[in-house]
Amino acid sequence: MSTIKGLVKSDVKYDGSSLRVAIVHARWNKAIIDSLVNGAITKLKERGVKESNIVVESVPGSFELPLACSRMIAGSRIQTGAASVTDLLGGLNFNLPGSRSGTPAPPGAALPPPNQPFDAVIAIGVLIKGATMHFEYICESVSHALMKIQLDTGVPVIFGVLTALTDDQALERAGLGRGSEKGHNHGEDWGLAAVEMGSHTRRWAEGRFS
Ligand SMILES: Nc1c(NC[C@H](O)[C@H](O)[C@H](O)CO)[nH]c(=O)[nH]c1=O
Ligand SMILES: CC(=O)[C@@H](O)COP(=O)(O)O
Repeated sequence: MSTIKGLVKSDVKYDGSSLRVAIVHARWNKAIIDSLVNGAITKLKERGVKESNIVVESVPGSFELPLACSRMIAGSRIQTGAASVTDLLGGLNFNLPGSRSGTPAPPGAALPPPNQPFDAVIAIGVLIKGATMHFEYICESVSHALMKIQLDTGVPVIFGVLTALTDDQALERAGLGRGSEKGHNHGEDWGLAAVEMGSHTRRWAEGRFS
């Protein structure tokens, strides 16, 4: 009997060419992480997201993912309104960038090109159950925190955290299964979800609905 489970892919091939996407990944269980990240990047590019608009950052473990997502979303917004350092500081000049030698930055010293806010963030981690309750506490806190960040900021945070009870469960969900069944790389699904949700939230923000 065929399974009723699984994601039904959208018929719409969402265009990612104008989107800016961040991938934040933990470094625990690196071989699995690397496969998931590569899967996500492959699909982002397949949907037209420019390589220059794909930002990848890493943190020690999954427990650090929520803070990283929160601060990167905030940081991606900070320069969109300021034309220069002094503008950012309301006209005050505290000898900022360009004055490492102590010379004041020229009035109106330009910031690096304004950031485009992230249209979506993919949070990737691999949690594998151990002998203690550490697994449960991290899974619970991280999942709730990532959901809160996306609802608070309005920026889609794609839940790319594997919560595996065994090594093989994690390997198969990265397309690295050790048996005959290699499994499916869920990172690909997360890349596609990031483009879809980034496209949706942009459109909805403009009051446009399908
Ligand atoms: N056991 C796993 C961890 N543990 C580390 C925590 O995520 C965190 O980095 C540490 O407690 C310091 O705050 N992280 C994973 O991503 N995967 C694991 O299986
Ligand atoms: C996900 C975890 O925190 C887990 O891998 C840690 O293993 P243990 O519970 O044996 O310390």
